[in-house]
Amino acid sequence: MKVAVAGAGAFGTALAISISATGPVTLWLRDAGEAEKLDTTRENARRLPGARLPDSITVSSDARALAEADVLLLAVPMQKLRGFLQDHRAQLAGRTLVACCKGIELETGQGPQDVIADVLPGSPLALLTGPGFARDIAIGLPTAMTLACADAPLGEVLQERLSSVTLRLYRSTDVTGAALGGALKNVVAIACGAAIGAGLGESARAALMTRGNAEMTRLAARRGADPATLSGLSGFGDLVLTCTSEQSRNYRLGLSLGQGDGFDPAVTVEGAATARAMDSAARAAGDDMPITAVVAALVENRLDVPQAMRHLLSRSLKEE
Ligand SMILES: NC(=O)c1ccc[n+]([C@@H]2O[C@H](COP(=O)([O-])OP(=O)(O)OC[C@H]3O[C@@H](n4cnc5c(N)ncnc54)[C@H](O)[C@@H]3O)[C@@H](O)[C@H]2O)c1
Ligand SMILES: O=P(O)(O)OC[C@H](O)CO
Repeated sequence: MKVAVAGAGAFGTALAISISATGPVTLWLRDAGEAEKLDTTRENARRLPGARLPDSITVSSDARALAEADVLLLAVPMQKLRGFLQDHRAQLAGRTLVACCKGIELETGQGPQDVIADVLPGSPLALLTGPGFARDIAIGLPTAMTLACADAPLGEVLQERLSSVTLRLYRSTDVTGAALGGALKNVVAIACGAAIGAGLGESARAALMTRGNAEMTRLAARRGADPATLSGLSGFGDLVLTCTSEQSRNYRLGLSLGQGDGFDPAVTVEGAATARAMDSAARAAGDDMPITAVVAALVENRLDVPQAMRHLLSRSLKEE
């Protein structure tokens, strides 16, 4: 089975390194100059400095490399996924597509699995999600993530090929639940970072994580997911990691909001657009998503952190 990773950011590079331990893999990036540099130096100095690319990784910017793969891992940011699929529709047709991005498309409110189905209907697809920082995966620290695929036999094949001795993949057929867990944990991480950054304390963070988890589970169940998925790696697991580590870009954006500092707009922070997309969708559907609503307001500068927290605390008292 020929495997390629599309997108040589932090995660795509880390996945290629991990998968190359058990077989050859192609790492595809769109920029020919960057590809040549990566191939020569064998290091992604910009996105993943210090991690060496093993010889079993072929670096390419040739679109034919996409067409030659049986399985393609899509490691581009969520808001870029549709454009990537549209640009390479011909090469991607018939491939098994594994979305590795976490988020909701701002324009449509769709998750990665829906965007793939929209652009390339009928493509076999899966989702790779769950708690795992690119650097940890690249340097071979023990990591467990979720491979979600509605087609159970295909899920088993992908689980087997993409796992390694240090990256342990668990299988699920609940693609909706896995996608929503991965998308929404980033929103809660922004809220947690904001609380810590503003000096509101660890108790506030614990409250946000727990009520965030309730919000994620409620929404996912309403969309047909199994609530148990949200208690697994792709939900609770990733929520814990992202809400407690300064390695997380979503958490760091929250910290800077709480501290009143600026944040580099070039950094990939999926939770910002996802909060806005989910807030609109929740309002339209009449879903109650208070944490998502305040994060959307924070990233749009409609509220500051003290106002956001006052808003959450002044809601009517309820049963847990
Ligand atoms: N970094 C992590 O630890 C990590 C872990 C798990 C999941 N993810 C998810 O992986 C996705 C990508 O994150 P990342 O950390 O690799 O981001 P990144 O910012 O490091 O890299 C994104 C890469 O995508 C490329 N790209 C953007 N648009 C493209 C296009 N149209 N065609 C081809 N390439 C394009 C960029 O050039 C860049 O190299 C996100 O959804 C993120 O949530 C990241
Ligand atoms: O850096 P973040 O916030 O995008 O988080 C990376 C991964 O999603 C953690 O599982």
